[in-house]
Formats: sequence, C-alpha cells, structure tokens
Amino acid sequence: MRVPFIKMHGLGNDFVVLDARAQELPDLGQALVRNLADRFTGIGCDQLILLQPSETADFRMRIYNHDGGEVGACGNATRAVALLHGSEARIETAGGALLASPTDDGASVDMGPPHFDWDAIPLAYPMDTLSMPVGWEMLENPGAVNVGNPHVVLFVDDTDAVPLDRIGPEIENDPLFPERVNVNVATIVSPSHIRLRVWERGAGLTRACGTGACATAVIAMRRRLVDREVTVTLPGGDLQIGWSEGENIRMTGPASESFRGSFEWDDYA
Ligand SMILES: N[C@@H](CCC[C@H](N)C(=O)O)C(=O)O
Repeated sequence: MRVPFIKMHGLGNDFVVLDARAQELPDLGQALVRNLADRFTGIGCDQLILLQPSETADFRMRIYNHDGGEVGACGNATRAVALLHGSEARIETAGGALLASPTDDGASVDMGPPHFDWDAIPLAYPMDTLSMPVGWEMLENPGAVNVGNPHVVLFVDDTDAVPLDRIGPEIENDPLFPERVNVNVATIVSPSHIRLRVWERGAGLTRACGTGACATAVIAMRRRLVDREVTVTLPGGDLQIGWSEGENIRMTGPASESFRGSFEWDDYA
C-alpha cells in the first residue's frame, strides 16, 4: 500500500504527518514509527503525527515520539496541523481537546489548563511541584507541570552551559518520573523574555518544544519571575505564551510545510 505523507515543522521541531481522515490506515506499530522517523534510513522526524476522524472534534491528532511511543501532546505539531487544516479547528488529543486558529505564518492555540498536582504530572511520590526539593548535578530546585504531557523545568544562569545531551537522558529516566519526563532548562532574560533548551522524552534534543515553552512559562509565572505574556526563545525561534491562574494556556508561533511525498507501507512495517 502506498501512503502519502506531509513533512512539516514548527521552529525546526519536525514531523511526518499521515492524514488518515480520508484514507484509513492500519494500526501504526512502534517499529513502523521508528523506521519512518529514522533520519538515516527513513523519512526522518522528531515526531510522527497521525490525523484521524473524531466524534467529538473536527479531527483527532495522535502523536508518536521518535522512539515509537505514543504521547499526549505536542505544541509545535498542533500549530502545524492547524495550518494544514486551514481554518479554526477543535482537535481531539490524548492530552485533552485543543482549539487552534491558523495565523499568517502558523497558528495560535488554546492549549488547555496546566495541571500541577504531583500525581497528575505524574511524580512517584508527593511533593511541592512548584519548588521541588531535588536536583541533578548543577541543576536544582525544579518545578514540574503537566500540559497534556509531563515536564520538569530547571532555571539556570546560562542554558548553553548545561550539558543537556548528557544530563537530559538521566533526568528523563529518573524513577521520580514514572512516565518519564520532558526536560527544560531555562534562563530568565527579562520579565517578558525566557530563553529555553529542551531535552524531549522519546526524541532527545530538539530545535523547539511547544509544550516545553508552555510548561516553562507557567512555572516562571507562578514563581513571579516573568509577566503573564512572555516570549520564549528556543534554538529554532520564538513562541509567545500567555497564561493567568485558573485559565487555559495560549501559545502562538510559526509552523510550515516542507514537502510532500509517499512511501510503501510494507517497506517500513
Ligand atoms: N515536540 C513537542 C512535544 C512532543 C512530545 C514529547 N516529546 C513527550 O514525550 O511528551 C512539542 O512541541 O510540544
């Protein structure tokens, strides 16, 4: 079976999008996702995105990490598929329903509410998630939040000085996080500006992470380090994040289509 795909990205965080709204597809196994995501022998991407019909929303978006695991949220992919859809869309995800509106160069997304309870992140045992009494080497006193997926956020003086390729996997797989975790290191540049690098669960270092930007912004806001509207600068570019206590998170930023192609299903299954 020949299957069409669309290669897209949000700030360099890249996706292979399979649109199963029109053409039904067999179940994606972990092996198929890994093979397609492989940058040497496959199409290559950080996440594989599967669009399906939905009974509760305009469509359903399923998200698979580079390692083949299915997860609850992807901020950059949400902007990308909103752009693809072309008009305001309610999107069903495993992490909750999202509302996305395309803009000239990307999309603005209602990302839903953040969850701060220790068992909602989830953590292995109870603790204050705004100021956690734990640390790894030079990284201490993180905050944690679930924004459809789990994140830990560590504030540092200089994000570039953190060996995230070495320490990221250690934190991602720490038994404190039973579902593993996305690891964010952030520097407060000013009350309206955060600099951020992310080690993504199941994908490693990426050029940008939309949910990481949301998670970092809300923790910085709760700690009163920044204003309620901030620019988050990632290696791939800028996102605008807005949030107030008790409200949903709003994320705005670019996304684009790179190219279209097709592949033979059995070659990757
Ligand atoms: N790149 C994404 C996040 C993708 C999922 C994440 N790695 C997880 O495992 O939860 C984004 O832009 O948010």
